[in-house]
Amino acid sequence: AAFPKDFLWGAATAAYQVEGAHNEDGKGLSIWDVFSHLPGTTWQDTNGDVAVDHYHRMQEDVALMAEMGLQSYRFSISWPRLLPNGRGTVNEAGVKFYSDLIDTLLAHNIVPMITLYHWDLPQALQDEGGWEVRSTAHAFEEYARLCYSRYGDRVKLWATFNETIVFIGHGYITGSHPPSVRDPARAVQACHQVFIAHALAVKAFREMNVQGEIGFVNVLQPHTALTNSPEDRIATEIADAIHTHWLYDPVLKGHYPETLLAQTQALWDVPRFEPGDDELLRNNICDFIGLNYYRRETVVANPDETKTASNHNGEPNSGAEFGFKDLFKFVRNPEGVYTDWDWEIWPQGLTDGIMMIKERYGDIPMYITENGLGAKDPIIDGEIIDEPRIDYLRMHIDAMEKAMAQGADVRGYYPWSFIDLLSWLNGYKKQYGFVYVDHQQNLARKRKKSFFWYQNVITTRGEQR
Ligand SMILES: C[C@@]1(C(=O)O)OC[C@H]2O[C@@H](O)[C@H](O)[C@@H](O)[C@H]2O1
Repeated sequence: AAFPKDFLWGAATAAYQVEGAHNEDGKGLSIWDVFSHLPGTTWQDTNGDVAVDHYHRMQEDVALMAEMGLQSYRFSISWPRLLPNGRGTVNEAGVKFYSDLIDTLLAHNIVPMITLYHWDLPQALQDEGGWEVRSTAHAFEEYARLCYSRYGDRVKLWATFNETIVFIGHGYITGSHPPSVRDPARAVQACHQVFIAHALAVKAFREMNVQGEIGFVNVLQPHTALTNSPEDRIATEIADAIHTHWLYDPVLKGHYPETLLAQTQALWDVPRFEPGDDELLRNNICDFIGLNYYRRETVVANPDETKTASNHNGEPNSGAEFGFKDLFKFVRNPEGVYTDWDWEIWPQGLTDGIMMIKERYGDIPMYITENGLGAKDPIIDGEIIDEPRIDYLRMHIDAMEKAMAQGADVRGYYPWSFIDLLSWLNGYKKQYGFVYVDHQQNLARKRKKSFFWYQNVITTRGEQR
């Protein structure tokens, strides 16, 4: 059946992964500009210096979005492009890039959805302590206020952070993302500062009376116990508490899950609250939640050492999860079908995940802000025949429709990604886009088979898929 008339058929990207121009027109360096140049941090030493050069090809790319019939485009703003030092002096050339992008989108009737933070913290703020210090949360509020003042007249959909579990989890637990710390206690405190930064930005949004909605984007990751044993079922509950409740409760309920909070404070004396933090969290609930769904994880008890996943061909698995010794770890599901990067293809998990969020948080408006297949796409006679991606997306549109039929208020769908782009640790080999980028032909764009398939899905409002 067709989706509601006002349902938004979109696609997503992120600044560091598409823009390039990493030090052009006054832009400051982000922690990823610095980290990706350290030897051995990324697959084949790839980095975002050029990425797919969206900064210089924005008009061409938006014309392709319009040709596809995109109704909405989710992108992130590079904080150091606007505030090279993280706060203070504004780089007007940077402000203009996004203003032109927004005007071009609106001229093509494409609704912009902005993500303020998609992992690219200004290096200047990292040098002061990054997410571990409160001053970064205050700098984030200043950055958010700048964006609201410059773009709030034209942009109605805003999200503060993308996938905190990933940039905090890999930044402070596995160490595979910057700042390469391996200390769960510091991770919990940094995560708390991010929640405070979010609350300050929501408060500012309301005070400045920005016309629109503001939300938060999290990984949506339902968990299945491998066996019915008490150990595996308890491990699965712990995985839900850490991966879901800890990340969602503060922004949808306005407080941490009590039991886990008591445990982390008893164990590590974190998160440490400052006076007023409770009220900040309680009084700044999201208007919507953004859900990034790729896979479910199958859980077992984890009495032995934690294993940081890398995929079967030994490549770093940038989305790979981490276990916690004595608590839980993720394993392959014997019945599972997996991608080349060992992510289970399990569309039912999208239906189950949406209903899990509705069950725990009530009737919160939702956007599927990411969903896609990371793969090495087949090229046949010069055409990119990415049938596996079409199958993956079709099954997940079906799964989303099932959840909507059960009463979930899903308002839009943003496949990751509009265009092949830099995958943080996996370079350019792991493709997600509707549009191919030819790295042997000066980054020339080429429409994949899925480009035309999705164009028809949008034209028929999901009727044909
Ligand atoms: C780790 C990985 C991947 O490369 O597969 O997961 C899926 C997708 O999630 C997004 O939030 C990241 O910005 C994007 O780069 C992708 O990152």
